[in-house]
Amino acid sequence: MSILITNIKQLLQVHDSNVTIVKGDAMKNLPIIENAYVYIDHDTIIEYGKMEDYRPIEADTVIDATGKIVLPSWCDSHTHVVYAGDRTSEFVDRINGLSYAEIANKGGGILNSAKKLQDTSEDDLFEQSIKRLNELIAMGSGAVEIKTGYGLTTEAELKMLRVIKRIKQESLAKIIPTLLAAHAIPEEFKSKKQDYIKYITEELIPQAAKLNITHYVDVFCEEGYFDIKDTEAILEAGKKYNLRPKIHVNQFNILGGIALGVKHNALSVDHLEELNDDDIEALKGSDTISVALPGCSYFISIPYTPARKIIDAGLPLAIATDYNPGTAPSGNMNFVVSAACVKLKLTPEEAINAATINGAYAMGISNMYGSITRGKKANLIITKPMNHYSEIPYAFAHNPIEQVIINGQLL
Ligand SMILES: N=CN[C@@H](CCC(=O)O)C(=O)O
Ligand SMILES: [Zn+2]
Repeated sequence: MSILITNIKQLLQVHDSNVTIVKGDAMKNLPIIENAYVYIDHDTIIEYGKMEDYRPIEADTVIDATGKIVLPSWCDSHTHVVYAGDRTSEFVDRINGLSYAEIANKGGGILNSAKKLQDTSEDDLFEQSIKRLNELIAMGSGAVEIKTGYGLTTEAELKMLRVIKRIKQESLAKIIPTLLAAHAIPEEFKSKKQDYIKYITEELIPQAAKLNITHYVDVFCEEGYFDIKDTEAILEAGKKYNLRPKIHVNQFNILGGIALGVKHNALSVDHLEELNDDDIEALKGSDTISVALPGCSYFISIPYTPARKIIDAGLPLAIATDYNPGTAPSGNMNFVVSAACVKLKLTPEEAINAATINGAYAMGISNMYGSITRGKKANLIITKPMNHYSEIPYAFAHNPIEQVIINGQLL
């Protein structure tokens, strides 16, 4: 099955050589070809160029993209798409004045989602989750990280991993599973947290690793959840099974989790709504990428990640949805790209870099995803007609997408 797209108004994120990350000032540069074509065969990008250089190519499907933009699919590197039910009542509680911490303290929050997930059958969980994922794909996401973390027991975490594995097998999208081994402390362990850490490190992680589904381990390093010492113990347990950290840090408080993540060669440190100069220094010279989640800041009214500080320090940044029932019940990367411009003060070029090539880097897949490069996977967005790609973030909450191609298939 081959697809030829011709007369593309602007073909974005075109790299002849295989770039895998863009950092600092380089994020301002979004390479484009005006009036372009792209040819894909099966699941691979084969050729592209200017229409003036185009020589007829036989293809099974030809799409005339006159007036439209084509770009790599969004790479959403931080989601919790697998969950049960919803938390609408907490949303209403928050409108009525309760904070995230107050809701969690009265049994809401992650514990609420864990209870729901434990009471949901594996098949039901799969059905609820794949439906959400398909909505994300229709909104332009072609590679999606999915975390566990709403299990809190080994049994429920393994159930989540099996559901993610099934999604990975059935979906055309690229799925990157992450074991969120330490997300919250269950009620029965409240006064004996060390016993729970022991349970995570000696039982949950070894059993989860045995399934061989994930290469990443995550911890919610935060006051009232897992402190630096706990986080380090969990990262070290993960390391024994070759699980690389991708961690939740600095969402509400600065505990030193960023330096800890860098010390353990984390692939990404995510959230960073709170950030100080020491955190920035710790990130310099590392292979760790920062991931901002503006949908979470929007939804629970917390500060936005100071993304300018990160990029202006020469560092790379990715943006992701954090799609979850508590702090970001939306998996719409188009909104995230817009919020990155409006609230994080990224230029459209920086935001598109953050949502494509850098998002792919934050999942460890940027050698095959996140740019229009010969040999990379054919995951593409074709927009509705527009004058310039800046209309994607400009027309916020509109759907800019007309068609998506995932793994070489037109959906
Ligand atoms: N902060 C930790 N985890 C999720 C929210 C979890 C929840 O409230 O269900 C997040 O990334 O925001
Ligand atoms: Zn999260």
